[in-house]
Amino acid sequence: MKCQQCCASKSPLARRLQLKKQKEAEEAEAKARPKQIVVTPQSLLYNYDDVSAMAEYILRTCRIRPKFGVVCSTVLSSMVNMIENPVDIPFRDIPQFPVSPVDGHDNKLVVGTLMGATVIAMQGRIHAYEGFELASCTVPVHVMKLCGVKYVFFTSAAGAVNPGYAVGDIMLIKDHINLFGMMGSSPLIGRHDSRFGGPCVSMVNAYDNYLLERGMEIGKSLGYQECLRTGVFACLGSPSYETEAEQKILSLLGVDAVGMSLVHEVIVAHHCGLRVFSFVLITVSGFGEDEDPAVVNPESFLRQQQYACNELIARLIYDIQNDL
Ligand SMILES: O=P(O)(O)O[C@@H]1C[C@H](O)[C@@H](CO)O1
Ligand code: HPA
Repeated sequence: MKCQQCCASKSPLARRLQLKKQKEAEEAEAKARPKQIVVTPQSLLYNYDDVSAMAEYILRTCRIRPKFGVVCSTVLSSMVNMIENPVDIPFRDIPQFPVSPVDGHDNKLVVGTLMGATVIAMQGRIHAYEGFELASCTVPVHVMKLCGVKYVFFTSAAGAVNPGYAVGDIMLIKDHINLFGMMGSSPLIGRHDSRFGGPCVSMVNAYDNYLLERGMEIGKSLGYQECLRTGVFACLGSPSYETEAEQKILSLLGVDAVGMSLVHEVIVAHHCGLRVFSFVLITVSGFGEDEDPAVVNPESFLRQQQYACNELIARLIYDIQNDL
């Protein structure tokens, strides 16, 4: 009020100059204010249209509508050799699809049929420890969804935390501890697209109970009962393997085996309504032993167990496909 009175008494030129000064002061203040850096949330890194474009490219290339998706661990990539009439689609050919920079990772999809069912398998996956965002690690799951997949099987190599486990054991996953999520990191963070799922997701039955039971029955019927386990899995973020002290903590938390992938993929798959079956092959049992986890051993025994894993996948797909 006071100001209005004093300004009213000034000439129009004085008022204009005062307004100019005020504007300059406001601009200077805005410039000096620290910028708020808005990071793109995970959920927006690949929008629905991006994922649709990837799925369309795959469907156009292979001319098959896959019902089953399989994510092959690096140590279980031989699984794709079971696929009949395979069409190979390198990740780099799919628009915006992430490509692993790690030597020895296969970086391709193989689409075809297995036991009479249509399948899409990832030979090699994208890991967070390679420097990727979790949304990049999991976008293949959304792509599978838009390709028409209903069931997805996740596999991984793992280190044993449970002292009762041995190298070569196959652990069917009944639950996980989401260490990334507990630290506030998830591919679902950010605005959700309801075509993939809601804002939050219940993890009840994420590891589909029916598939878990069928997997166990099939494993036993194939004669693998001695090496079959069901347990709790956790994914570590870093490429460094767990130390002995970390193994002890993980054991106290109730973890049976650890790897460097899978958990976030399962979350995204369950969120978008896919039925999930997951298992890991124990490649190292280092509990308290002087063992180097980076060395996968012993080779020939693991090859036998890789065959067992492939058989398990093939039989479960056959049973679901034929409603057995
Ligand atoms: O595809 P996965 O996750 O099984 O790949 C392997 C196992 C570890 O996660 C990582 C290091 O060996 O690669
Ligand atoms: N620890 C963590 N991740 C792994 C291991 C391990 O021993 N083996 C394969 N992935």
